[in-house]
Amino acid sequence: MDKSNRKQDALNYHSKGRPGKIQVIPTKPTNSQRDLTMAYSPGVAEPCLRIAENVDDVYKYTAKGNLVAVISNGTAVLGLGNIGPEASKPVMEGKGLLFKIYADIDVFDLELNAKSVDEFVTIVKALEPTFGGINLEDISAPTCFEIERRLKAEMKIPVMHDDQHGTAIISGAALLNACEIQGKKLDKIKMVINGAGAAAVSCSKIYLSLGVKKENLVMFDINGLITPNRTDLDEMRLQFATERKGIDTLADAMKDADVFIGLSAGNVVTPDMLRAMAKNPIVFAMANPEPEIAYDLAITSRKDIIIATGRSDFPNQVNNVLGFPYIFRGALDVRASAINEEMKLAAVYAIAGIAKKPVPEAVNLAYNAKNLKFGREYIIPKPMDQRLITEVSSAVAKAAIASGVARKVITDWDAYTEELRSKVGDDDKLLRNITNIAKSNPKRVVFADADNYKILRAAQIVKDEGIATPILLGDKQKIKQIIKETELEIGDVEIIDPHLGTKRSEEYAQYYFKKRQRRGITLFEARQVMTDHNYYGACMVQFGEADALISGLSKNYATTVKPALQIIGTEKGVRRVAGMYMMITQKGPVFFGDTTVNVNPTVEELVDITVLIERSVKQFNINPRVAILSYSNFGSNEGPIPEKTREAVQLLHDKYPDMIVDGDMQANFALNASLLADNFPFSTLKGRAANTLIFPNLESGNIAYKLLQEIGSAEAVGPILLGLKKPVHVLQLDSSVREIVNMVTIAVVDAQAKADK
Ligand SMILES: NC(=O)C1=CN([C@@H]2O[C@H](COP(=O)(O)OP(=O)(O)OC[C@H]3O[C@@H](n4cnc5c(N)ncnc54)[C@H](OP(=O)(O)O)[C@@H]3O)[C@@H](O)[C@H]2O)C=CC1
Ligand SMILES: CC(=O)C(=O)O
Ligand SMILES: [Mg+2]
Repeated sequence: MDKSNRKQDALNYHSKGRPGKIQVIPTKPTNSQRDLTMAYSPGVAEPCLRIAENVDDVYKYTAKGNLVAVISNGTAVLGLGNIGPEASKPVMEGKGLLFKIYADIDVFDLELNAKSVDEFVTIVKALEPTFGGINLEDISAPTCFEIERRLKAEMKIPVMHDDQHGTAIISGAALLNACEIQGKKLDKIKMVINGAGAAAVSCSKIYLSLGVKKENLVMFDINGLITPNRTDLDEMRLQFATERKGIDTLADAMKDADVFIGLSAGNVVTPDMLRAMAKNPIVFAMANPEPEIAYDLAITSRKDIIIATGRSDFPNQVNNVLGFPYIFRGALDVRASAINEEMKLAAVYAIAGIAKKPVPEAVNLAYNAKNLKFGREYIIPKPMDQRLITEVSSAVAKAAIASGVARKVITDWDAYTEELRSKVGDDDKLLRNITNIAKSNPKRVVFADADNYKILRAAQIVKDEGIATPILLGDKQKIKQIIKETELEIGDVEIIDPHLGTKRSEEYAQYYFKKRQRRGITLFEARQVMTDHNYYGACMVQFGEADALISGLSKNYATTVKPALQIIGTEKGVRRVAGMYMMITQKGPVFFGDTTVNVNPTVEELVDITVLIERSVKQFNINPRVAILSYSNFGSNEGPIPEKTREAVQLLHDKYPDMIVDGDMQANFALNASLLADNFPFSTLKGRAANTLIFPNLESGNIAYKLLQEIGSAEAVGPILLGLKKPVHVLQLDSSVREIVNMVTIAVVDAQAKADK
């Protein structure tokens, strides 16, 4: 993708809708006057008094125990320098987002107008009652050292400067593994460190703890070698001062060195320097966004190298996101008073250990990799590896207990592991997983209405991301004009204009004529019909020229579905198609059907719809738990709708005994497991909430999903058209680019499933 589009995308991402990336969501009911009496005055006085009597009860009655402050003064923001506290806020919000999605930790980001140590320390210390932990971020050296030292000494909650210790922990783990692969011993390796700032000093300290000898380590800053005679350096850096004969420059130091650690600036290392290193060298070029030497350049410089960078677009990403969510998770869960050396080393070994174990298929899928295996290109785990939370947080918590800083003890580690796993349940990652499934086997997707900016933008995104190969239907000139005017970089892509006729038009027309000649269609009309994009696109899919069709942005639903039904037809045994929405809610995904096609289904049609939807949910690797909805619960009301749904459930139980399905049922019982279990313990949903809701008719389904989308803040992915022999998916009028990308992704997964049949 071109840079200007990427930049604009990033700006849009932050500004669209509610500006920024985070919000505060109440965790208790707030619906009634009674709720509010408890949430605030007078009810709130009770927990206040309990905490006043016993201050530790603050963990029992408030969010403190799961709340981390991400605090910066904006003096060293990523590699962007001293850009000020306001400009650091997107990074701090981003960090909050990562804490949440990777470890379910809540974050308040605090950007302080405080440059001096005293001012900064005074403010942060005063925040202790609010937070369970303090993550210092992007504070320049050497101030960061003194700030952290004082806060650690003066506060009773864990304080960690992530740029120092997060980087140290991750690169320490990577170093252990890289040495193992390269056959090097830590106490023998000669190491060159470029950079002498927050990250470099802290990394060097952890390397010494791991066995590296101080006498084998040389460090440089922007002014050259750190030597004892330098008068411009503080104590933190001077502890790494060396005097070595024959070493003045970085190039001198690199000769015969085993390991290079870059925490300085981009492109300061040359291929010649790498070639001068010892056999099987290890190079961690961690400066952001440009590493000390580009990944590609490094691997072409010599074959025996292990190279890691801070970037996500190359193998071996050394990134502190592998650490901070899980380190704080473990520390909070045992109410640790600090994050000490024992806990950091436990994290190092846990992270290093994960990389040596077989890689779960979900991780291969997430990175579009076939077979990730411990070796030169996989020395540390990938950020999306869910084993990080279970293994790193447990290791940190155990180390906190063993080293005496825990104020709460965990005894049942299996239960704790299960609890950790539940914090990153698969559900909220559904869209990401579906995208990964799509990327594992991209398909050719034809877009019926391509002379439209949103379609073209979506086509570019799915192409860039490796989800699909787009084929565009429309006026070539117009499409090219839009691409030019909007500076899209869509590259080589097939554009077909059905109006002009193509070498397939006649064949498609003949096919259509054959199918419809006894339904009043003449050959002349069939030829006319083939200038319509939806008909032409459906024929492309039918004839295998494309794997899926995306249509419908500008036409109504029925007009768009008709060509697909006439040309492609329904799957064997399927009498009617149906429409489903995947609703991404704060409680996880819930599938809704039928929301788009069948106005008033009969009992048999309701059964068909349920079967189609249940099968489709399985395609997304989710076990469907289906509720057939009504305004009645298990016979509590009479009337055509409860009776219809009851009959459908009976038929489903008889014909599909393995299907988890129940009803008739009201929506709140379907979605609330304890409500259902307390009142209807016999339900075949067996104590779990439904994740698939079948509506008795189109109006209830359609109204429900639109309400949820509008006032329930759920993201609606769909409508996913079910029951066709080949994949055709219809966009809602005026879909957004994101919605189109989601539909294409679903279409690709659908095409994969249909190809496997
Ligand atoms: N991959 C990761 O996970 C992380 C990467 N980093 C990266 O590490 C780098 C340093 O970050 P941080 O320690 O927080 O920042 P600091 O500002 O604290 O330190 C930067 C250090 O690099 C030195 N330096 C700058 N340019 C050069 C150069 N050309 N040659 C040698 N030394 C140089 C500076 O020297 P002087 O003191 O003389 O100015 C200083 O010692 C950044 O690029 C950052 O993006 C940081 C944290 C995590
Ligand atoms: C990764 C990180 O924390 C930094 O570059 O500052
Ligand atoms: Mg940082």
